[in-house]
Amino acid sequence: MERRNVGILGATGMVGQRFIQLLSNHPWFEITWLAASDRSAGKTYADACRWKLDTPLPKRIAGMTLQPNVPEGAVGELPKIIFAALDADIARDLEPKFASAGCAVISNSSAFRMVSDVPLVVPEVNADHLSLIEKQTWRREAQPGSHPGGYIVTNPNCCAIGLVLPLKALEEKFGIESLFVSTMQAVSGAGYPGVASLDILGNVIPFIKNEEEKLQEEVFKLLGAYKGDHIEMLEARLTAHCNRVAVEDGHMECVSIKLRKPATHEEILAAWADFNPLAGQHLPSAPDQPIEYDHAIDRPQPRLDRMRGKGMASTVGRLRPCSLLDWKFVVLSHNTIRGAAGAAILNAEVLARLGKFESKKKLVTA
Ligand SMILES: NC(=O)C1=CN([C@@H]2O[C@H](COP(=O)(O)OP(=O)(O)OC[C@H]3O[C@@H](n4cnc5c(N)ncnc54)[C@H](OP(=O)(O)O)[C@@H]3O)[C@@H](O)[C@H]2O)C=CC1
Ligand SMILES: N[C@@H](CC(=O)OP(=O)(O)O)C(=O)O
Repeated sequence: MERRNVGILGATGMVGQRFIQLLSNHPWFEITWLAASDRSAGKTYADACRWKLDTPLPKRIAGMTLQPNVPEGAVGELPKIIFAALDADIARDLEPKFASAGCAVISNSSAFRMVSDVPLVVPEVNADHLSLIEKQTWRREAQPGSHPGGYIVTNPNCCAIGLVLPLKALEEKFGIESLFVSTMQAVSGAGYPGVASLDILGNVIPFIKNEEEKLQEEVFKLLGAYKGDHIEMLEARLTAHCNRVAVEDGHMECVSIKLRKPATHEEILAAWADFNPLAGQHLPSAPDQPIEYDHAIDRPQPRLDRMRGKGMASTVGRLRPCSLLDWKFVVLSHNTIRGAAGAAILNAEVLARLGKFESKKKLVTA
């Protein structure tokens, strides 16, 4: 695969740091551009960022200068691939500017996830939805005369990503009628500095702004059907309770599910074990096994299981009958790797494999 230059918008935040960590030795992508807020522009990355990860800040990145966060401010060549890790309100303003400037914006934020012509993608689940980028008329019409060819691709909310992997395997085999989900979400999900230590230590906070709404709608778009110019949402019901817990990384979700067709314990485990739609594609960030089932009675656990599949697997356990719906189980996934930066990088790898970084002219006339 040809090596491509990439940029990171929101490079100093929790997700931005994960991008740097995961992209530093990436075989296909090379970081050549970094930006964050105006407060950081002009500083070296080392000066602007409070590095919070447990691997050293790469030397080359430490010395890079943060650029202005608009395409026209680029010193040197603006990369055609921009990974974006911005708060939704800021993303709503900045991401279209980069798409209009001809960049493929691979976004983490919720700003455009539910827009009808913007793909919301987990490659194992709905890579076919990526065809929506050909239909992103809003970006072509927004700024006539701007450099053509850019687009926005999004990955879902961190809880939706971990959950939708085991759900997709069940939807394919048995159909899903309704779901009850209760989350225990790590503090890194709130960015840095995030939740005050006095609020979270020894405590659980039963509220995360907009989280239940996002989980309830994104899952149905992810499991929906591509219809040429829009996604037909999956018809099912989901109710979510979202909670912040005193865990550093790793979101856990307790799930009860009603299926459309009866399924045995063995059939469900087989559906998860057989689920591997990206097998054979040799994508650098794809886990060997996207759903890892753990048979131990007390797993998964965030500290022990979040790094399975280099942080890209969804670990499932405790499958047992539910006295209210049909079955219940527990899901765990790493919120800043599979739930954010790793998810976006996997989306970019699929786009590279599909040739979607080459076909700028075709995109505009399609
Ligand atoms: N943390 C997680 O687990 C997940 C996060 N996300 C999403 O990813 C996005 C980033 O989250 P996270 O990294 O946690 O957030 P952080 O608060 O840790 O980081 C925010 C980043 O945005 C930059 N920024 C702030 N204001 C501006 C501005 N006006 N213009 C340009 N850049 C700006 C900051 O730069 P500076 O340092 O200069 O202030 C920083 O780089 C959010 O949309 C979040 O919802 C998605 C899934 C999971
Ligand atoms: N809100 C999530 C993280 C997040 O940023 O989600 P989203 O990408 O949907 O805004 C959490 O707190 O754990």
